[in-house]
Amino acid sequence: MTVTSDLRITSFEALPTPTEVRTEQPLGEERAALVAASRRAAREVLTGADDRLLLVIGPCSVHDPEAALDYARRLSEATRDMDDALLVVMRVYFEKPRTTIGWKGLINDPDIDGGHDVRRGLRTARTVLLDVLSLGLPVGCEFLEPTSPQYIADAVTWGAIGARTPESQVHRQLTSGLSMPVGFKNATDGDVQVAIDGVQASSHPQVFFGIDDDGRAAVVGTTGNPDCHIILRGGRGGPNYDAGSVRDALTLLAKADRPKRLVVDASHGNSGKNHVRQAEVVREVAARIADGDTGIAGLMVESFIVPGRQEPGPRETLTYGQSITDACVGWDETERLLDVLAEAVRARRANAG
Ligand SMILES: O=C[C@H](O)[C@H](O)COP(=O)(O)O
Ligand SMILES: C=C(OP(=O)(O)O)C(=O)O
Repeated sequence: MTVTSDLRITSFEALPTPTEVRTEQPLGEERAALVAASRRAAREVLTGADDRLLLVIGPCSVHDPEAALDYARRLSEATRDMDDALLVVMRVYFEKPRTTIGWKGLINDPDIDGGHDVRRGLRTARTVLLDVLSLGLPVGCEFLEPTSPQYIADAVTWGAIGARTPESQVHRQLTSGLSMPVGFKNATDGDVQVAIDGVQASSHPQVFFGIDDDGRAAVVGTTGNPDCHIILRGGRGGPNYDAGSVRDALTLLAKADRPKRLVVDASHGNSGKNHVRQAEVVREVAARIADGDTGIAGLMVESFIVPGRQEPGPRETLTYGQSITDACVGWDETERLLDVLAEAVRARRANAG
């Protein structure tokens, strides 16, 4: 018999089921209440019913759970008196989309050594999520693998569809069934319309292939997700956080009959992945908010303990608290930016009222 299938498959390794993982590491009532309340708050900020700024801030990727928690403690402490102005959601990103190849995140390769112990990666990721929530901080993630949300999404307040996938039907279908607000990034070439199309498609009921809580292949039916928005992250042609680009994007949203509100990503194509430039972008956006801009509902910042980035490698060789993916603003600068943003929102409120 001529073999025609699995010619390029090297292994299949069964994963625990979503139910098994969630039962081993339960969310618990207190954390569930935080997730539910912060999702509600994010929805209200995104629609403008709440005049705060949604601030999605944290490392580009989590590679060291201890450093991620160290960061979470600092963030929770530093923003304690800012919840009148900022709805802070920590970036706790475990799945990294790559331009070509590279480390794909803690779930895919927790030891950063090509060992790909995904079973452990999943459990470690869930532990980090629960630990961050236990500090009282809501969490934001990018959803990349179409089946990973079954394992972790109960703990997530806000989700992102990254710049390499806003046009992907698989990700739009997935988003239509997610329980939290989700941001679609503009594409890497700068196209904003694909993100708006993603928001539209995800707001509709969908039927697609997935897995159920017992890990069985299943036909999944969804209600559609009404809580989606776009994220301007710049693109190959340059940044798109400037007032003109934001105005253009808001016009496209209005044409699509969507609320004129969006999130700006200060990193990626808006900073050229330069963390010093990223801080300047945050300050420029803050100045516009202070001047009364109401189109910007949220801001994304890549921030960690040590500024910049380093090449990935075995954990013992790495600088503690520094990104192994994109360059991040360091902690001292982050504290200054938090103050600037909170003051900007307060100024906007004072001028409006
Ligand atoms: O956020 C991280 C990166 O920008 C994204 O994953 C792509 O990275 P790469 O171009 O280094 O692969
Ligand atoms: C990968 C990311 O960004 P983008 O999709 O904009 O490149 C990210 O936010 O981690």
